[in-house]
Amino acid sequence: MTTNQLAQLAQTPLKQKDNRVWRTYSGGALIDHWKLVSEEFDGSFPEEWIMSAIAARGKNRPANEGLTILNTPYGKLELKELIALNKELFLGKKIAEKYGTTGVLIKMLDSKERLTIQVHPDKQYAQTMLNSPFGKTESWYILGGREIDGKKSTIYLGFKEGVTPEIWSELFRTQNIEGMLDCLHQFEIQPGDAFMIYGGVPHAIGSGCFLLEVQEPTDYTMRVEKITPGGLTISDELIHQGVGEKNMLDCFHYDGCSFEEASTRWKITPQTLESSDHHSLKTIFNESHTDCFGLNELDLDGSFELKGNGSFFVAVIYFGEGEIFCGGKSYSFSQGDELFFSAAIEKVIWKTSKPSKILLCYPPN
Ligand SMILES: O=P(O)(O)OC[C@H]1O[C@](O)(CO)[C@@H](O)[C@@H]1O
Repeated sequence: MTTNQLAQLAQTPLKQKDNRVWRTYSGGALIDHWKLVSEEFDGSFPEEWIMSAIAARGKNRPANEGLTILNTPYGKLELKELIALNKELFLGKKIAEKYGTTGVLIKMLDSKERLTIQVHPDKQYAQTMLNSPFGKTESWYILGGREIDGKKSTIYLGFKEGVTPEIWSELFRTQNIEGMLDCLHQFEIQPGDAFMIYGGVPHAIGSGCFLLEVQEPTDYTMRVEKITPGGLTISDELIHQGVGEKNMLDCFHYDGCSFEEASTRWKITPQTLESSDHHSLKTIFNESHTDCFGLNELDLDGSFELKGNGSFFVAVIYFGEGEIFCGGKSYSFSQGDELFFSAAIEKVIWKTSKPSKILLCYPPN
């Protein structure tokens, strides 16, 4: 690609191809619904990975599963390949120098069944046990959901008071699933709720949850259930990611608390940054919660100028449609689009033809 073509590419919003990923739980119909696919289907691909520069970790799965492919004016290109063309141009100087990769992973997730009880590494554990610069602190922004078998959508998050490593490892040894669920706080959820799930904090997304997840870019999940609620047997590798069961149990932070304290620690109240009669810009996750990523929501019925901040960002169109003006050209957007905006883009003007909800995802600080 010539220098001119590269510069042009860096001024173009780049749309990714659909990117569904195999998981151990079933779901996905609400992702089809969001993507306006005519046949909505629950199966083994309940997640859409967005702007992923990492592959998923699954047993006997294709090596490149999870990697984002972008549609560009010069043909299809993996996001990883795009970045490699010029890290500073596409990621921004700060991210290019500090991480050399995007530093963030975004997902849409729709659970028909409860996910296994699990935990992800914090940065220190990731570094020492898995030799990874990233852990898997994550965040959930609830967009919707559905009742499954008459049950309301809930999530499990954080140990209750009094759960010790001894109690937890005995429940794991005996595979006492009800006992383990009983050790966790359970939250009923509604669209608009937001939660931070820091590395080390046990959790399980319940059945009937539809959410946007912004997270550190790894696929390290430590699980304490050897058989999923749907009856799938989990291989040892996916239980402990190669570190062994004892080390897997050390990934949990045993600092249980009351339900009130759990809500204070992990339930986030979105804040309005600015609003008018035709727009509102809210911050959901920001540096007061984590330095790993950020999420804003733009609700728009009209036009809005969004300034770049020297790093790339990603827009997920939850609903609506309209036009984007940037780099001297205009592009259309509509529900289901996932768009990469390079660091080189200094401003983007959004002009809607239908009221739109645009989720703006940001890389680490
Ligand atoms: O248990 P599975 O199928 O690997 O799914 C793990 C999923 O759980 C999450 O961490 C959400 O808790 C997702 O990021 C991840 O893809």
